Parts: sequence; C-alpha cells; structure tokens
Amino acid sequence: MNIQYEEPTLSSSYSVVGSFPKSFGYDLEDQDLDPEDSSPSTSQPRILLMGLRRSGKSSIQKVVFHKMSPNETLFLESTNKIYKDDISSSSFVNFQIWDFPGQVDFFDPTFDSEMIFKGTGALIFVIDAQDDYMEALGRLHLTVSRAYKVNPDINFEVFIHKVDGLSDDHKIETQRDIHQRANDDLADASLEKLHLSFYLTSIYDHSIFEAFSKVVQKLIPQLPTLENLLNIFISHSGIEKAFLFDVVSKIYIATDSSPVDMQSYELCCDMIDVVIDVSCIYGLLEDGGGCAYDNESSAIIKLNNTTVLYLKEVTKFLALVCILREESFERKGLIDYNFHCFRKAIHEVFEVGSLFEGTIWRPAGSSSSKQASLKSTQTLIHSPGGGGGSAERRSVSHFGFLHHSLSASVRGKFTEDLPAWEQRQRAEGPVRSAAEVDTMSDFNCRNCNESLYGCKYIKKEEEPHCIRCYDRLYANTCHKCKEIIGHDEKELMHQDRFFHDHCFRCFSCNRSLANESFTLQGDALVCSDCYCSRFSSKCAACNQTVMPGSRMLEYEGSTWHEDCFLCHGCEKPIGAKPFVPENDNFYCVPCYERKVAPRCSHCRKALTKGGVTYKDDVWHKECFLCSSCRAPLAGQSFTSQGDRPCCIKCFGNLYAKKCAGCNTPITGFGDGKYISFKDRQWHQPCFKCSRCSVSLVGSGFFPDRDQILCTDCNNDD
Ligand SMILES: Nc1nc2c(ncn2[C@@H]2O[C@H](COP(=O)(O)OP(=O)(O)OP(=O)(O)O)[C@@H](O)[C@H]2O)c(=O)[nH]1
Repeated sequence: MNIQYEEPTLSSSYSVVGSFPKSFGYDLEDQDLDPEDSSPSTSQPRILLMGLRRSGKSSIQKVVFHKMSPNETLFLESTNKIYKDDISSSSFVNFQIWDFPGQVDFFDPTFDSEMIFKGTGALIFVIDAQDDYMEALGRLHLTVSRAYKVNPDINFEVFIHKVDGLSDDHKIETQRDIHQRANDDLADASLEKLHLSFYLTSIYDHSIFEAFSKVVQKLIPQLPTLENLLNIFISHSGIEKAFLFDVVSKIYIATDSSPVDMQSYELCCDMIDVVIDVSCIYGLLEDGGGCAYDNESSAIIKLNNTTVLYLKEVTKFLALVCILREESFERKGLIDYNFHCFRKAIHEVFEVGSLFEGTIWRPAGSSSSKQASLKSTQTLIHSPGGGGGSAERRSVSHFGFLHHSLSASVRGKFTEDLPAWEQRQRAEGPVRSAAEVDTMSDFNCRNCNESLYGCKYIKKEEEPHCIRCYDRLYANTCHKCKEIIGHDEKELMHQDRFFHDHCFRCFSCNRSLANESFTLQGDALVCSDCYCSRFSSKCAACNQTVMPGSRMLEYEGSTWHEDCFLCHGCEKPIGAKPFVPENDNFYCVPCYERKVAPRCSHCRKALTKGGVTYKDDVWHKECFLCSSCRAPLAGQSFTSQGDRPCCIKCFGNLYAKKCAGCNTPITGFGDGKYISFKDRQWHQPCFKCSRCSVSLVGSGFFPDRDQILCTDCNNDD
C-alpha cells in the first residue's frame, strides 16, 4: 500500500507525521510538534484514538479539542495516516492525541507496538453503536490485548459512540451487550485483569466532553489533591458545586467529591461558551488583538431559580466554575478571598506536579519559583486576614481559607490534607518561629488538646480535631470488614451503610462496585453482570437476557422484552395493550377479532369473550334468544323446537301436551315425571282417582271414559 504524505487541511495546529502503513510516524525524528521544546514530545503522555473506520474518532477529537461544530464532522475525510495532535498549545492538559486510521493492521511488520503503547496513558476504542458492532468487538479485543501485553498500565476506555440515534432502552441494552461480550472475550483469553471502562457518547451533546473528562482525570496523579482543595474551597465558601475546567476543551480537570449531575455540568460548560462569546465581542482590542480568556476573566450569571453561576480565571487555561445559591453569594468578599487562596494552592500543586516525570500537567513555572510559592503558603497560614477583610472570618486552615458561616450545613467531613503541605513539611521540617507559635498557640485538638500546629487536622462542626481523635470519635465503620474507615480512606455509602472503597465489592465475582452499577440481593451487593447471569430471566422470544429495570412483559411464568412480545397477526409489539392467547400465540385484540375469533351465529360479529355455545354454534349472550318470543335465553332453562332454541314458556304454550288432570302443559321442566296412557298424559301429582283422589302412581287403575278410578271406586260401581 502506498499512501502519500499530505498536509493537514482541517486545522493549523494539527500535525501529520509520516504515512500509513509504510511509516507509521512513530519515529522520533518525525516528532516536530514543538520546535521550541528540546525534549522529545513523546515524553508527553499520549492518548490513542482507535476503532473501525467511520466510527467517529476524528470527529471526537475535532469537536472536543478544536471547537468544530458536530455538523461539520459530516464532511471529514477518512483518516489514512496517524494524526498526532499536540493539544498543549491551547490547553492546560499537556498531552498528545494520536488519531489512528480505521484500517490499522497490527500484523504489519512495520507496526511497532512497543513504540506506540509504551508511552501511552489511555487507549480510547470507539465503537459505532449505530452499526453492527460484532466486527468492532473483535477489533477491540485484538487491540487491547496487544496493548496490554506491551504496557499493562494503559487505561482502556471504550466509547460506545453515536448513541444520539438510539432510544434510552436501546442504549442500555447495547452497553450491556457490548460490556458482556467484550469481557467474555477477555475472560476466554485469560485476561480478566485487563479492565475496560465503558462510556455512552455522542458529539451532539455533552456526553463526549464528560467522557473525555473522565479519561483525562484518570491520567492526573494530583487528582485527589485537587479534589480535596475543591472540597475545602466549596465547604468554606457556601458553594454547592465547583468544576475546574480546561477552558478550550471544556473538559473538567477536577471537581469536588459530590456527585456530578449532567445538568450542572452542562450549565457550567454553557457558561464558559457565553463568557468566551461575550468577551470575543466586547473584550478584544479594537484591532482584534488580545485574548477572549485572560487573567481578568470572571463572570457572574444569576439564574431565575435563585442559583448563581460564578466563573473565575485560575490560570491561562483553567477556569473555576461554581454553582451556588443566591444567599451564599451575598458573601462574595469571602468567596473571593477563598478563591484567592485556592488559586495560590493550585499554582503550588502544579509546581509540585511538574517535579514528577511525565506528568500530564503543564508545569507552572521554573523550579526557582517553587521556593517563593512555598513561602507564600506559609504567609497564608499565618496571616489569614490578608486580603479577605471579612467580618465572617472565623478560623483558618492550612491554605488560609476563611470559613463560610454556613459551612457546617454545607458539608460534613473533609480532610484538610494537601500533598503540597506535606511536601513542605518533608522538605523543611516543622518550622516554628516564636511568632508562628504565638499565632497558633491555641490551635489545639478539641478532644485531646494536643497542638495541631504543623499537623493534619479535620474539622467537625467547626472544631479542629487531630486525626487520631477524629478517627476514634467520628469515623464510620465499614459494614463489610467492620473496621474503621479512616479519614484518608475513600468511603462509600449505600442505604445508610458505610464501606471502604475496597470492601464495596460484588458478592459473586468480587469485582469492585465503586464505579459500577449494582443491585442488592438480600444483604449482598451484586454487580449487574452477575445479577443478569444469575437472577434475571431470558426472553421467551429471543432467548436473550431481560435486563433488570428494562421494560418487559410477564405472562404465565414467562418473560419477554417489551419489543419481543409481538402480535401473531400484525407482528407489532403488543406493549401494555390487552391481548388474547390462542394456541401458543398471542394476538392484539383487533387482529384476534379480525383473524381468529369465532363469529356469532346470530349477528355474525366476532365473539371475543363469554358467549353461549349451542349445538356447535356460538352466540353472543345478548344474541341468544327464544325463537318464538325473542326473550334472552342466556342463563335461563330452555329447550328446542326442531333446531331452534325456545324458552320454556313458549314451548309449553305452543308445543307441549296438556295434563289430562289439570289441563296445563307438561313441559318436562320442574314438573317431575309424567304418566302417559294411550293418548292422555298426566303430571305425576295429577294422576289420581277421579272420585276419591287417591294417588294412582304405582297402583292399578281403571279408565272410565274421561275419568280414571281406583280399584275400590271401580268396585263400588
Ligand atoms: N450521529 C452521530 N454521528 C457521528 C458522531 N460522531 C461522528 N459521527 C459521524 O460519523 C462519521 C465518521 O466520522 P469520522 O470522525 O470521520 O470517523 P473516523 O473514525 O475518524 O473514520 P476514519 O478516519 O475512516 O477511521 C461522520 O459522518 C461523522 O459526522 C456522533 O456522535 N453521532
């Protein structure tokens, strides 16, 4: 195959290196992404985008990192070379994305797996959910197993993409199916340790940004520190939710530890768009110079539901976007002061981060500035009033955050524990000048009264506690292992029970459930896969698992997917409508009436329920009438005259013989037996002696013209 080198046409920041497959572009001499940078750009962490042709790889990259509108991706040409995109020039995160052509051939001798996978942080495999995904699953397995062999530390991420075309039920079913098949393939290859994470994505909504955020976050070693900082910041400032955004890509680098709901995330994304758009109109210089986002950037949007959105610049590429209630925003001085502390802390964290090799963070400055920054932290610790000037000041924590008066109600437990602080302690030892000791002399644990200066501490209802006392007095006990969940351990809560992160596992397969969906079976936690294979039923039509929580139908002990329960007549799903079972088939009522139901012998209309059967014919109840008087016969005694049904009354009047004793009809209904002699008949009670009225049933009698006589009366004559 001979593919020519081409200049990229889509974006000036997009680099094409080499051609596929002759040279994959992995050679170091091709790495000319940053001519200023003497270090080879391969040292940057790398995210690979792989998947079948047209699965949407380039679109994802273009939409997330190059602001391309989703509709424009319709015109993207197929990728036939590896595109290496260094996004660090426009973004805070410092990595390359390699977009692979769909037809990559692992068996080609020029494909250097070692080279590609060695420096890879994450491998994103894109599966087109609107297409038949069996081939993609095969390719996924091949790709991840090869990559895992070279570098087991890669994060394997599967984007089940283009889900905008699927219904909600279909999305869940597709995810479950792909999840199950992919993991089965890995289990068959004894690769159970290889963990795949799955995301439902689309470029037409925020899901792709959310998914990319999570992928990037996993590559950030300082994430727990950032999360802690955000926790402290929001709890001290009365803020409900805060996101640290990479402004250009709108992926969030970190957020506080409360759960992320899509709506809040979308709101904050939209706010960034608004800020950039407005400052492009009003914020640029007359000659068009300047920048739409700079260190002056800050914005407040008040929503009409008493919610406020607050954006502040953190670094050239980072913005903090907060959601808070209007009443909390009245203390804006306090929030701004705390933000100031937060920003300083962030700068310090990045500097520490830059000391680590291969960090995904952009270094904040040279190492000589580290000393200055650490000093400023000390200043903050011991001069909490600086810049804040607020009457609400109540106490100071390590980074000088002021407490919001609502903090107790805002958030419970958080640990004011920052690696940067630890770093300083390790590097310099506990510095305790006289002035410092004075300032901090009454800063003791409220329980054991030991000084907290230079130590980690945790606030409980505004009162600082040393770690030991805090764990002893307030830490929760893990429901599984019955051990205390220490302040520095991740704690998960489910139905008022607390668990260690590592104890929250599936009862059946022992997989961690921290980021998985699960259900409870009695007291046991079960992951959805095990639940499906053990407890859920199979659809009687397609024999596939009926997912718990999905829409289904049950009838006489069998289960169907809602879409599989079809009318045998029109072959459409019957859904919640009434149906009629007939010879192992089911019919919706219209089809049953049209095609299967018997017809009434009287009106010829379909008979769907009840009715009367008489001499192999069926009638609606209301159609089954006396052939003489038209009175309804359903539920009544009746007889027939010829083939026609007849009520007792008409039969007696019109057709029955008369009793020779009482002259009323002998119908056979309720009359008991009757006696017949020659051409005369009697009801049994009427068969008696015409003179002395003695019953003649069972005894001899003597007819005497119209009369019948007993032996005695006959002898009297
Ligand atoms: N409906 C929908 N279409 C999408 C989505 N993402 C991408 N597409 C479309 O999918 C088609 C293929 O997208 P590309 O980004 O070129 O796919 P690719 O994986 O880079 O393809 P190759 O370069 O051939 O490997 C384009 O027409 C996109 O508009 C999505 O989320 N939803």
